Amino acid sequence: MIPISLYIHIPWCIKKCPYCDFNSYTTKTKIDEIEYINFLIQDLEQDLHLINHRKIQNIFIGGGTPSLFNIESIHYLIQKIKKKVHLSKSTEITIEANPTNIEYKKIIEYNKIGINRISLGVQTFNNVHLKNLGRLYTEQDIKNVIHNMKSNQKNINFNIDIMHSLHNQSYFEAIEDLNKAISYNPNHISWYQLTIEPNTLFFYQKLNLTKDLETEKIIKQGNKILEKYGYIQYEISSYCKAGYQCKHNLNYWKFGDYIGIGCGAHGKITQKNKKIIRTVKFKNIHDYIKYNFLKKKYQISHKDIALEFFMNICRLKKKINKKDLYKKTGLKQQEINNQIKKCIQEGYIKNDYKYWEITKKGYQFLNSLLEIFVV
Ligand SMILES: C[S@@+](CC[C@H](N)C(=O)[O-])C[C@H]1O[C@@H](n2cnc3c(N)ncnc32)[C@H](O)[C@@H]1O
Ligand SMILES: C[S@@+](CC[C@H](N)C(=O)[O-])C[C@H]1O[C@@H](n2cnc3c(N)ncnc32)[C@H](O)[C@@H]1O
Ligand code: SF4
Repeated sequence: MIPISLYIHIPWCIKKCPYCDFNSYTTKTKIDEIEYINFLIQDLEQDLHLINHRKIQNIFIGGGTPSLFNIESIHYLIQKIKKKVHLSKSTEITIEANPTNIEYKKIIEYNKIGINRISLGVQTFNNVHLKNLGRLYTEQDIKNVIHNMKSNQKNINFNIDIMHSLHNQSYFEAIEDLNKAISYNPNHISWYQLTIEPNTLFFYQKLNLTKDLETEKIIKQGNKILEKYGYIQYEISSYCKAGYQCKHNLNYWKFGDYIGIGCGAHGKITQKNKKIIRTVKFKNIHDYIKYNFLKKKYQISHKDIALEFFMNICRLKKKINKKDLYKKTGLKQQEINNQIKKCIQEGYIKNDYKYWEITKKGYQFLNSLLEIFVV
């Protein structure tokens, strides 16, 4: 069967960052943590019939800022989940945490309650840029949190999220951020180019963003540095030491299955007959509770499946095993023969007996490649 993971969304933040379009909000009347977790469990129970007793391979607790919740609450959440689904000792359980004073003490408690991967949302180490991004901590706070975390657990498995090409950020500042992240020796670094999303404050502001050519230079140099320090790029923005890919994200890009619970979470679950079901939960907490969590459930239509498969799998820096097409989508190779031929003609894909390989040109013109699969 296709591997399945569990995504849990905790939507609250102290303050909305001006670049963020994830489902997060700062309502003053936050509902009781335990009450929300009990809803999460009911939400999970409602989805369980879709997975038909399959084992959950990994869990990702994301947000929002899940690290705002008390340790006791997160412990309660994990205990409750363990009663509902089967987890093994090797199940990767990630939590997203911000590096502030609030997390300073909590960060050393996570491994005691079964969390074995921490994803720290650093964004930048530069105090001026932290301020511009609306972040509520300084470089010193980041240092304190990471030192505390590392001195309490030697082999802690953690990720650092960094963004580059920020407003008024120079080439040197972008590279300095990356070098600082590397100096803490995390197993994983997510290095994102800042994107300006509609519906965010940044979208309406006049920003001095990095020019495309400069961004290209930053990425080229950054890739060299990351490689030098043993980080393998396995996805457009994801780099890790050997064996430390984020299992949840990797599963997602391999077009694996996942249950999504919590406000605004989405899920994808393949049924025995190869039909692929998508679920979407209500974003707003009041609707989520009032209307029984689930906003929409629909089957991916036959004509969209190839596009969705390639949209995900093409993010990975890896050859595509042709057998995965049928395994993950139920599509036979002949059904996409014409599109593959076109991709080969355009020089986007190289074809060999067992694999399809995205070429340099294919990665460079990914949108054009994907358009070929739009029907
Ligand atoms: C949904 S956020 C949650 C993590 C946590 N609340 C935080 O702020 O660190 C996950 C990651 O997405 C990245 N991200 C969010 N908005 C982005 C944007 N507009 N452009 C690029 N990356 C973004 C950030 O690096 C962030 O750490
Ligand atoms: C952008 S990724 C960052 C991962 C991080 N770089 C790492 O390596 O652990 C995580 C974010 O994606 C979003 N996300 C992931 N899976 C989701 C799902 N099934 N439903 C809704 N949001 C999801 C959440 O906002 C979450 O904070
Ligand atoms: S970036 Fe993180 S802290 Fe900022 S609003 Fe988005 S989820 Fe919340």
